[in-house]
Amino acid sequence: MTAIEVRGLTRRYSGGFEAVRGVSFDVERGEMFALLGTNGAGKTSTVEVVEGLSRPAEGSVRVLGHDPFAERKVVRPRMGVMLQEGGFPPDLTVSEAARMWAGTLTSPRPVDEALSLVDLAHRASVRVKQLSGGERRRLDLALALLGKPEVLFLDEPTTGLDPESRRNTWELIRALLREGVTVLLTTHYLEEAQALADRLAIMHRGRIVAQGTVSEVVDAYPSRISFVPPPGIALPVVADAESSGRVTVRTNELQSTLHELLVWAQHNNVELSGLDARSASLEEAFLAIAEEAA
Ligand SMILES: Nc1ncnc2c1ncn2[C@@H]1O[C@H](COP(=O)(O)OP(=O)(O)OP(=O)(O)O)[C@@H](O)[C@H]1O
Repeated sequence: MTAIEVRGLTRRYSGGFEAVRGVSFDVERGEMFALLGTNGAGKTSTVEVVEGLSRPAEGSVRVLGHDPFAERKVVRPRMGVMLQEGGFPPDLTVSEAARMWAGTLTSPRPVDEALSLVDLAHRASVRVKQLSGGERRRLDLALALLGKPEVLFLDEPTTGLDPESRRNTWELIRALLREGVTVLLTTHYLEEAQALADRLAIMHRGRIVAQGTVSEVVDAYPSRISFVPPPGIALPVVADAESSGRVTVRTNELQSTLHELLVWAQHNNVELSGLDARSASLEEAFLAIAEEAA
């Protein structure tokens, strides 16, 4: 079932500037969809309309079958929104801030449970202003989860988190997805989108310029095989050489090119030192797409 349906969405700011121009995508229930793009591409402008904070100039948005702007009262209790800056009174303790937020919700989960989910239970009596940047980010996530949302909006959820906290947050998000929560993620961490997202869209100047699963987006870009061959040997494939002696072969047929190389190396008794073969990363595809679009 479709949880979020966006059709031909256009958003204009005063003065007529079109920040979002005819954007369409669907997010199925229990799926994570990542919205990626360079600064100013229109991600936040899009997400705000999906959250029901603003009405589209053109096009339509449905969340759980409802218009999130016109039927905000119905949809809002079923959403969880993690903002870029939570902005809680800094003198409240963590548990006071969470209790205050829970007080605005219809059927919140217990505050202790929400704090445990993000590994902040041991910081419950600490003032918000005394939290580290990463802990504050986790508090923002706990607050977004307090209302047991069916649709969760995550805006840069792991900024400032150390590697272990980032992994723990990823695990938590994966567990939420398994429970059927739908997630709309905006992030500049392409590795995060690659690790978590079922599908993604890349925006540029208000339009979607690439959309699909991670592999659908990445497969259009060449894979790379690199190694250090013995000096002076003629290779059976075209390769770019670096001054270090390492060469890189770019190919759209990774498996067959690698096979050809390995068979050649075996027959000629050549060692391909430091051999590395990989598909394009989402980051490489993103950079190429942004460059093409520009
Ligand atoms: N309130 C506003 N009034 C006028 N223009 C705005 C307003 N908010 C955003 N914009 C413009 O709309 C465009 C899209 O901005 P938006 O914040 O949606 O981009 P983004 O993809 O979220 O960027 P970032 O990655 O930097 O967060 C930008 O050119 C921005 O300057």
